[in-house]
Amino acid sequence: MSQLRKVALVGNPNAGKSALFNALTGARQKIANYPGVTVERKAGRLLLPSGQPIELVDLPGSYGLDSTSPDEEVTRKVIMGEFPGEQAPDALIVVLDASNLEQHLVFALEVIELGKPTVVALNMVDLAERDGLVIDPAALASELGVPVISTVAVRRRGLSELAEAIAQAGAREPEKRHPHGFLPERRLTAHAIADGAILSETARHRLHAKLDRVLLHPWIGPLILFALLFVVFQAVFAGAAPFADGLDAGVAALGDLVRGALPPSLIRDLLTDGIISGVGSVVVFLPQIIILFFFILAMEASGYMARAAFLMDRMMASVGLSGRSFIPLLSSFACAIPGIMATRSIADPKDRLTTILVAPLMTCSARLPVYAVVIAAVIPQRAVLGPVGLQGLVLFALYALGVVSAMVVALVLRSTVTKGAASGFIMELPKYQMPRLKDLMIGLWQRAWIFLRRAGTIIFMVTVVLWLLLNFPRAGQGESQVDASFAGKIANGLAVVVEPIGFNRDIALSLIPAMAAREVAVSSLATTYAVDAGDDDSTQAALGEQIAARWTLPTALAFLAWFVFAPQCMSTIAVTRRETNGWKWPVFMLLYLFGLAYIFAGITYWSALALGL
Ligand SMILES: Nc1nc2c(ncn2[C@@H]2O[C@H](COP(=O)(O)OP(=O)(O)OP(=O)(O)O)[C@@H](O)[C@H]2O)c(=O)[nH]1
Ligand SMILES: [Mg+2]
Repeated sequence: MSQLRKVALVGNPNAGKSALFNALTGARQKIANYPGVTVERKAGRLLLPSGQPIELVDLPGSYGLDSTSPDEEVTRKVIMGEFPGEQAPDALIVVLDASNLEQHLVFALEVIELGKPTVVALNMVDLAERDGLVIDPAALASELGVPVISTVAVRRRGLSELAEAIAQAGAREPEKRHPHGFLPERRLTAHAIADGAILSETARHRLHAKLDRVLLHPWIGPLILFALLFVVFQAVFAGAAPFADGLDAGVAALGDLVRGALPPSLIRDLLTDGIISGVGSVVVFLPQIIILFFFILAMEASGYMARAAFLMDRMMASVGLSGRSFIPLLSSFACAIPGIMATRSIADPKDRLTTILVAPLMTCSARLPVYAVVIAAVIPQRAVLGPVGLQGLVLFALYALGVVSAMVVALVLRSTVTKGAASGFIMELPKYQMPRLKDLMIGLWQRAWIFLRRAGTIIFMVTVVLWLLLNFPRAGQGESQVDASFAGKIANGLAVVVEPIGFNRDIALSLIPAMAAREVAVSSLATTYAVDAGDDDSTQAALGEQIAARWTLPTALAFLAWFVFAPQCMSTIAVTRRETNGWKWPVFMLLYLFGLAYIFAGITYWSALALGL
């Protein structure tokens, strides 16, 4: 088999490598406006102008070939041909941020010194122009001894020229003009080259500097961050309500339609009580998910996220972590899995391990349906202060509880099992950019798709299995179907364990399937209540109404507290095993999180009872 020619994209973090990779190959790799987004190698295929295909590899950003963190290690190994099972790339594309030329040239020089066929993509020339920088690519090319192509990855500018240059890079003999140097020399050279290539520069950084003075202000900054997050959670409830109600009505109508169209049978029950009630109860949270991600993606693209990391650095340092951990923890708001993967950009192994262990405490989007359904059922929808709603406030409090717990646990871990000094934090602050609507839409679409795919696969399957377990063996006359079923028997056994923390049998029943994914707790409850109600129309009510009628407030609050901590996600455990190379830490994670969940649910339940709620 003939191997494809291989070309790798290298450069400093946040230079736009993944954006170029996506533009050249049509892939949809995650890009975001902060350093350390890509942590793995990713390959795709690019057709050269001649029609010949090559393999293009996107790599994690790096500051030098003396790698310090696991993600930089990947870059070094791939470039040097030491990556297991992979031959060295035939050519390299060094991606430079034109608006940050001098700094990015330092690593570029080190890569060019390797003497491989190399092309430089002078990316983000639009940002450079915006800042009043005019750069001469020809001067840069003659200084570096390799072709330099100006590009704007996100507007697909310069792509065909770049492809042409890649096609020719392999044909030329590499020019070994640059002797091997050391870092200080490279810095001097980078300075001189940048000076020579920058034709004119006007000070238009002022607006951004002003913005940073406010947003990074020691106390105004955190206040703004806090206010912003507050708005996000209010919006999740208030903004989603009309859409969620519409979806709710749609699911109910679909159930009625099927119930009316089919004669009474087990198949009809499976469709209505199992699939439509179960999967439908999760799908209705799509609007909330979209609103949450709209804010997260806009904050990522604008460059604000990196500022938030900067702001949090001091707080993180006080618990023995660094601002470096902030981005992985923040990604965990979406899902702990990419969050844990993102820890690869943390150089210090103990810092990294601590971050992995606390990542599941950040409230992932799978918890949103669980929180939202219970809050909507038991917390009254009223304003507390002006437009501030109580429901949004409780949601915010649950997220805050997750963050505070993560900090406390990190502090405890850092002085016990992962003892060590906190490492320093250096992160470049990316340029502010206006988020582009199209990118936001694509990002939201991807998120919505992930959510719906989960509903259609894992949640669907677990729901069907649960429905079967709930319906067999069949109940006798006058006996409750749930009590008679296999699932009911298992739940009754488990109920003994969770009774002290205020959980009822239905909750016990939802906890085991929810190990597959947290949202399953919602679909399981919906299916259980639908089976329990049988064909009696008077008890066929939406899940929220069922919870409001059947649960006491202390039980509902204990359930919420449980979900702040409980490690109910198999995939997180699996990815922790992979990232820590063994079972020791995932088992530790499971035990400490279940322990905390049990204790906090219990405290919540008994305090609520004592308060007479
Ligand atoms: N204006 C402008 N923005 C760009 C350009 N190329 C990339 N970006 C933006 O710059 C940010 C960083 O892009 P990425 O492709 O994630 O950068 P990367 O080099 O892959 O970063 P790491 O994976 O962290 O190493 C994103 O917000 C992109 O939308 C460009 O040419 N012009
Ligand atoms: Mg990238």
